[in-house]
Amino acid sequence: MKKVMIGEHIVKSFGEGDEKHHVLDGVSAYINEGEFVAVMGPSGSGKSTLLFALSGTDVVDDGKVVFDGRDLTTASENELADIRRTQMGFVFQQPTMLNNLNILDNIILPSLRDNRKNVANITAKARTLMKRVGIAELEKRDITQVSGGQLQRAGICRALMNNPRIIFGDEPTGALNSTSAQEMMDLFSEINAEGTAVMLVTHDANVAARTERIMFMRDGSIVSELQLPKYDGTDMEGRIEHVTVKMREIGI
Ligand SMILES: Nc1ncnc2c1ncn2[C@@H]1O[C@H](COP(=O)(O)OP(=O)(O)OP(=O)(O)O)[C@@H](O)[C@H]1O
Repeated sequence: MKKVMIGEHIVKSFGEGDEKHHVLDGVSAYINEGEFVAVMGPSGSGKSTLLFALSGTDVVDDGKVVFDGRDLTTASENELADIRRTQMGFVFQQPTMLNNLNILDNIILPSLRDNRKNVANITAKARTLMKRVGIAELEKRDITQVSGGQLQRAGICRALMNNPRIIFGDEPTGALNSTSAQEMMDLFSEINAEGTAVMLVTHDANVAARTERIMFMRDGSIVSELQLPKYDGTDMEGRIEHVTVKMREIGI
């Protein structure tokens, strides 16, 4: 199977001298084309740092990060920014949206940077996505006038605007109630079923159980993996049980 993302022996530390903290300790990880993966592990084990390293958001100290055949560790800042903006999508626990723009404008803003002349098409695409995720009627609302779940859906729309090869989510359901979280996971499953690879960092067994491969981290290393069949809407209880057994096994 073709790998869209490969990290080889990634080393990342923060701080200097006695204060130096090795967070990623030579981690190797990959994501197949169209794969749905999760990263779990105790707080501070390096999950988010791995996500930022693989997505070229953070510079690594050592190792290689190859996206679609391109080594991101040798790319210029501009190239990296281009790749992130045009081929990757990001969804965080708290969407980073601008207060002075309405929901629609927040969704289209990053795409306008690439193509200012195409406002009509970009807006039409955003509206199609908003309709799809059930927030079509909220386009004029301020970001403070919608619920957390609705704002996350807007974040998904923004992440999908450029038809990314891969979506990275850092605790994307972490601030949502269980119904909104489930709806969000339905969306990720749909997006993945259309061929987009998805990598989610999560503490939640219900979220991880939706994916097909879970990497478990501890102290800056991947210590174990769990493979699950692609989610087809059935046996959620069995999947969650597999995940929780594994979590217990490695002491999360
Ligand atoms: N920018 C930074 N500067 C200094 N230390 C950092 C920085 N980012 C992360 N760290 C440290 O690196 C370690 C790993 O952080 P990371 O956020 O990757 O862990 P995590 O597994 O995602 O944790 P959590 O589940 O709590 O979000 C932590 O000890 C954290 O304090």
